[in-house]
Amino acid sequence: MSKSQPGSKEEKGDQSVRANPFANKHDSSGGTIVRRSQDYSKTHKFWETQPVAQFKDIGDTSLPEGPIEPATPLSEFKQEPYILPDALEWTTCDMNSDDMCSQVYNFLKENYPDERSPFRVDYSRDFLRWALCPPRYHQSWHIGVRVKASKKLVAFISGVPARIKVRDVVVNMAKIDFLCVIKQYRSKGFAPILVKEVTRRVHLENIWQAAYTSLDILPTPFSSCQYWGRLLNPKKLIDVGYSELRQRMTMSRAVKLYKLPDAPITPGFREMERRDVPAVTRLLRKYLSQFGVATDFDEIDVEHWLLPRKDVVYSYLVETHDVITDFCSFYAVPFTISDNPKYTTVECAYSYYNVAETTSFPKLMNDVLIVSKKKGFDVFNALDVMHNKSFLKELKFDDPGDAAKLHYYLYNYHLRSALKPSELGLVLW
Ligand SMILES: CCCCCCCCCCCCCC(=O)SCCNC(=O)CCNC(=O)[C@H](O)C(C)(C)COP(=O)(O)OP(=O)(O)OC[C@H]1O[C@@H](n2cnc3c(N)ncnc32)[C@H](O)[C@@H]1OP(=O)(O)O
Repeated sequence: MSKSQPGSKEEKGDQSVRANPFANKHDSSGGTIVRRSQDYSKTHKFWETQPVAQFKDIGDTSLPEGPIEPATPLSEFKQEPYILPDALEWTTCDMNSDDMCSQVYNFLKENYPDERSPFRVDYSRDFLRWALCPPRYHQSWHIGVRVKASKKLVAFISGVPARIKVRDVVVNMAKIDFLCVIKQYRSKGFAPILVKEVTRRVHLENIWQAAYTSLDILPTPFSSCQYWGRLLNPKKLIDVGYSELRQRMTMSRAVKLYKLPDAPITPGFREMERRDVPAVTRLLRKYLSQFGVATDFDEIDVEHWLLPRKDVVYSYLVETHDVITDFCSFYAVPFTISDNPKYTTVECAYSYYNVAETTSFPKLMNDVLIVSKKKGFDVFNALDVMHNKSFLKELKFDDPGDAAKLHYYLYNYHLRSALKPSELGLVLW
C-alpha cells in the first residue's frame, strides 16, 4: 500500500486538516459557527399540537409503536387550503415548466442558505427536478406562496412520495423538504402554515405519515446523525476557507495526505447502466432489509434515484463474472463562494446508498473517492448512517467532533426507541 493510500499506518490518526464540520443539511458555514436549537427542554407551541413523538414521551416504552393518530375518512377533513394573509396566495409549482423550475431555483438559491455563511448551497435545476419529481410524485405537493400583485415567490415547501420500511412494516409516506420562507417573513408563523398545508395535501392522497430532517431539535428525533467530510481537493478547500490547516500541517503535507490513486482499483468497478437496474434493486433491497428504518426501493425507484445523471447523481458497481456484487452512489450539491478572486463554487459530493458484499467497504468507498475526485468534486461528505462508520476513519474523513447533527423525524408515527445512525437505512438531504 502506498503512503498516500487510506489506512497506511503513518497517516492514520492525526489528520491535521479540518474539513468544514457544518456541511450538514447543506448548511455549509465553512468554520462560521451557526447556532442551532439543540435543546430538549424548549417548548414548541406548534409541534406540541402535532401528531409527533413529544419530548415528555422519551423513554416511555408503554406507548405502542405505529401511527399516533388513525387516518381520517377523506370526507371529514379540510378540503380548502389554509388561509393566508390577504396579499398572498398559494401556488402549485409545476417543476416541468422551465419558467417555474427557475423561479423555485432562484427562490431557494436566494433564501435557503444561512446568510451568515460564506458558502451558499446552490441546488441545481436538474437536482431540484430529480429530487421533486420521482415516480408517482404529486405536483400538488410542490407548494409555493406568492405575492398576489407581483407573483413573486415568498415561501415554498415540498413533498414527494416514498415507501419507508419501519421495522417490518412498509409505510407509504411523504418525504418533506425545501421548507423555506423569505427573510422578511420569518418568525411570523409562516412555517406552521406551510407544514399544515402540505399535510392537508398529503392527506388528500390518503397518506398519513411523513419523514423529514432538520438541524434543529424539534419534538422528537428518532435518530440523530452526523456528516463526516473527506477532502478531495485540499488546496482549493484551504484556499477558500472551507477547511483549515491545523497545527503542524503544511499545505504540501495536506496535499500528500489526501492524495488518491488516478483510477479505481477494484477489478470490475464500473458506472451503473440501465441494464443493471434489476440486479442493483435486488442488492439494495437485501442490504436495506437489515435496518430499523430504511427506504423500500423497487426497480422504478432505483431507475429514478440511482441511474447516473450528470451533475446530479452518480452510481457505480462491481461486476465479477456477470454478477453485480457491490454498489455505491453519491449525489452532487455545489456551494457558491462569495468574494473569492479565484473560485466561485465548492463542489460537494454526498454519499448516497452503498452496498459492499464482496469488496470491503473501505476498498469500495476508496474507489468512489477516486471517481468523485476525477469528476471534479472538491469534498466528499457522508452521514454516519448504515455501515458508513466502517470506512470513515480509515479513508480520512474528518471527525465532525461536536458539530451540529442532522436529526431525523417521523410525522404521525411513534417508534418505541430511538435508532442509532447505524440502524438507519435512509438518506435524506
Ligand atoms: C402526513 C403528512 C405530514 C407532512 C408534514 C410533515 C412535517 C414536515 C415538517 C417540515 C420539515 C421541513 C424539512 C426542511 O425543509 S429543513 C430545511 C429548513 N429550511 C431552511 O433552513 C431554509 C432557511 N430557513 C427558513 O426559511 C426558515 O427559517 C424556516 C422556514 C425553516 C422556518 O421559518 P421561521 O423561522 O420563520 O419559523 P416560523 O416563525 O414561521 O415558525 C416557527 C415554528 O416552525 C418550526 N420550524 C422552524 N424550522 C423548522 C423546520 N426546519 N422543520 C420543522 N419545523 C420548523 C419552529 O420549531 C416553530 O415551531 P415551534 O417550535 O414553536 O413548535
